[in-house]
Amino acid sequence: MTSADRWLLPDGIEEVLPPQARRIEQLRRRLLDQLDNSGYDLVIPPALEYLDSLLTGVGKDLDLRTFKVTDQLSGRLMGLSADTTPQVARIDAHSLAPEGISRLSYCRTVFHAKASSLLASRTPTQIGAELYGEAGVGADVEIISLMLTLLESAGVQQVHLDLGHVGVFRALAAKAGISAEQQRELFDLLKLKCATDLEAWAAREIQDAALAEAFALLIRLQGDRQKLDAAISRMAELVPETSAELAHIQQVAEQLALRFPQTSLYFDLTELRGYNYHTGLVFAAYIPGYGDAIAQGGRYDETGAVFGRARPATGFSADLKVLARFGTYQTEAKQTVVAPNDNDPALWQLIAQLREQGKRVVVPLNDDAIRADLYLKKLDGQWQLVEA
Ligand SMILES: N[C@@H](Cc1c[nH]c[nH+]1)C(=O)O
Repeated sequence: MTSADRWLLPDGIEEVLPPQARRIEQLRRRLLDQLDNSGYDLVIPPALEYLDSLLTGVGKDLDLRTFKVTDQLSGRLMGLSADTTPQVARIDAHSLAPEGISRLSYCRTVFHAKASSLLASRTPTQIGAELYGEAGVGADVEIISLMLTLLESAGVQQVHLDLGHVGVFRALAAKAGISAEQQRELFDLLKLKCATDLEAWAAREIQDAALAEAFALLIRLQGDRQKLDAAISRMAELVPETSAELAHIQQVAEQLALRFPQTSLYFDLTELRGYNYHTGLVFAAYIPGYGDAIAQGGRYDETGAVFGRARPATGFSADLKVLARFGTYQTEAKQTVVAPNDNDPALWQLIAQLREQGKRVVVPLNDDAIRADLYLKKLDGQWQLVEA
């Protein structure tokens, strides 16, 4: 290793320097306050756990994304948390196990053995909220509203919200009785969003004409929600098992449109989210100039079951560092007070007081080139603040 190599950081792992680190920290405080003010209690799940507990019921994607290490104490395999949501589901189901509804929030670093995209960090600072115990439209509207409010608070503009529903895909798959292998193929085709390939797949793999049409129609169910009424009615007609899901997504969209008239709302029934734990309504917020979702989430009603308590669940997450990069929120400006290097206790008391009040007070050392906005000076026997 040359001395230059010693400074090399692994791909997708970055250090955050001033002033960006301060910006991120200020945003973290602001958003956590918002979550607290909205009734969400902060939890801090462990960064490292036994792999079995970490990956129970979460599917392959998260397994591939998890860094694994051996615990020298027990010899067991442990994993670094790659997503806080399943851990919070366990906290709700097992550690807290409350009656009725619970609202929980979090903000901490997660670790990705494999980045979620070319753009993404492998150590995102995941901030989010999860709501348990309510299956109705109201819970989805609350969580998405909270997500949009947080984006607004971070100064993220021109947000475009995509709404999807994993239940529609699941209803079609169940009715057609397709194999896990076929589901995977279909998942990949839907991700590519190529209509002709999907139609060819449906014609080849699905015997029933109505179901084949329904599969092919999935890809047309993306775009401006007002223009999709006809396609949605057709889907419900072809496969009546999807009508409750389609009505759910429409009701959520109607309420959000009233609350957030400035946010563009789209439907995208091909959006099935990366992690396999989602079971119902899913959503993602996008902005111009960033190819990934800036915040995303959805319903995952079955995750708690593996911890002994199935609960309706919905939530969202975002990477705080990405929000800080794209948000135009203002950070609080601070004046720097320069104090002399003097051991007078009255001076030290005043310095402590000023710092307590939130002022930045620096006592320069020999070669310091600190730029002062104010000085602490002794005038008429009293320490006083004077303009630089
Ligand atoms: N944790 C999920 C989003 C989510 C939160 N709650 C439910 N889904 C993600 O990072 O994609």
